[in-house]
Amino acid sequence: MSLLEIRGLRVTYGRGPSAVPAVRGVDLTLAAGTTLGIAGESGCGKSTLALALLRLLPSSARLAGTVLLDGEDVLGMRWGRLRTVRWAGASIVFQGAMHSLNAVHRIGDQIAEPLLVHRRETAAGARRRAAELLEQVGLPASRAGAYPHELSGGQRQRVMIAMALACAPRLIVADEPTTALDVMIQAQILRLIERLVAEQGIGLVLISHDLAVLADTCDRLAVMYAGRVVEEGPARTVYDAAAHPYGRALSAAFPRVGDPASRRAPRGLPGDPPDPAALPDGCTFHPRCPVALAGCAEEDQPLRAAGPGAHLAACVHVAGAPVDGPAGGRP
Ligand SMILES: Nc1ncnc2c1ncn2[C@@H]1O[C@H](COP(=O)(O)OP(=O)(O)OP(=O)(O)O)[C@@H](O)[C@H]1O
Repeated sequence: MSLLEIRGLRVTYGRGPSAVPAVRGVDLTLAAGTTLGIAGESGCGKSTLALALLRLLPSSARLAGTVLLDGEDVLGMRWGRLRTVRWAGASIVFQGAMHSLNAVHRIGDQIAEPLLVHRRETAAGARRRAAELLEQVGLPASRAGAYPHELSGGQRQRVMIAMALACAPRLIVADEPTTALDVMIQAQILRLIERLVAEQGIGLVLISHDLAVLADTCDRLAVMYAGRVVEEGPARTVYDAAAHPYGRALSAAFPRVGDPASRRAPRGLPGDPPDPAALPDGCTFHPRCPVALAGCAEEDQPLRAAGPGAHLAACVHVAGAPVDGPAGGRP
């Protein structure tokens, strides 16, 4: 059984003609101890997908489909169970830790709190565990007495990771966890997340607009466009040899290590992603697609087999057989 199975997930904000279909039928699978990256331009639905996994969306959002965490349906779960699952089963790390941490509480107390509430640890036990967690994320235990404003951005993001780890979750969802940080600290935090995932067998869903970061960090990579996954496969394959024209354009937009030409001229993608409230007919990428055919304006494509390692892409130029359901279940 997979750690996480997302099937036919749809999220729509609002109702009526102005409804925004932010996620439009996403199927993804994640095995324990592996990492899945989710990439795509701003507004393609990455954060909505992340929040939907733990049912953290605002009340204007309507959800359909299935999210199974260790076989348990998160979308149908009762509130009491959901509260426990949010800490002990899965936890989320957002960008901008300053906004997520409570400014008036010491960080040691903030890390200890879920242990008191969800694990019913004693005060002394929770303090001890908070100190251990700080050391695991590379901060001295003596920093437990500090307030968030006394830490740097990178240190605060480490505290967020310590909090996410506190109840030993099986899954961590990290939404742009390093975006607000400088490049050196970004690399340190990503290596820290990678190490913890490997050591503790945690499943990681890592969301970023930066395909290069995801290709470096993740086992598999899904590329979203206008609320759908248009390409999915082994991370390096999707980055180096994307099969979908949008995947190729996204990948070309990032400079490559060891390729000075790409550093000088990373290519942008002309045009903007479509307004989700007024999506074009057919393939939603066709108005920007350099290889669109006449039929692309009429017919959308399912994900098709694009290569080994369950590499899939939803494009008319991909000759493989259409697949339904998540790629992870396939040989
Ligand atoms: N609370 C909301 N109410 C209405 N529409 C929303 C809401 N939150 C997001 N949206 C819309 O849903 C779509 C997907 O947004 P989402 O934030 O999931 O994209 P994203 O890929 O994470 O973007 P970014 O990289 O900028 O964070 C966008 O069109 C956005 O405007």
